[in-house]
Amino acid sequence: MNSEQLIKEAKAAREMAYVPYSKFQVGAALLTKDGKVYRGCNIENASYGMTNCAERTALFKAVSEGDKEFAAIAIVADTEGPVSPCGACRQVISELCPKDMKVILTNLNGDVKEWTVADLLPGAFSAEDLHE
Ligand SMILES: O=c1ccn([C@H]2C[C@H](O)[C@@H](CO)O2)c(=O)[nH]1
Ligand SMILES: [Zn+2]
Repeated sequence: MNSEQLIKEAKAAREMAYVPYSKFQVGAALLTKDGKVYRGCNIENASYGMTNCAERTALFKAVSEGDKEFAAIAIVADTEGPVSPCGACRQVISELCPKDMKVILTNLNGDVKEWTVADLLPGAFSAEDLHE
């Protein structure tokens, strides 16, 4: 699966967003090393802080199904430039994905920016910081 196809998956995921409060739909598509795709959308709540972002939805779906070897993630929203993942998602992506994994950020206008996990959150707090 190439970047274009993964972006298509993320756009399809975006259609499922549950966003009665922000009306801001976000979609993500996470590719596993063996070629499976997990889609994720943002899911909001009347208690706003309970909202789950699209990226984390996709990652938590995958991990909860036993998948943990990831090759790429695409994220899309209707933003001016490529969508910028929030800090919480950057931390979670950094925990669960390889540092050199491709992160494809895009929007509905077709602006695409390819990052790596390390680019997204330089100096991330990680398991190595937990010395007991
Ligand atoms: O990368 C992002 C940025 C924001 N959101 C969601 C959270 C909330 O539902 C809405 C507005 O912040 O967008 C995501 O899902 N992913
Ligand atoms: Zn987020």
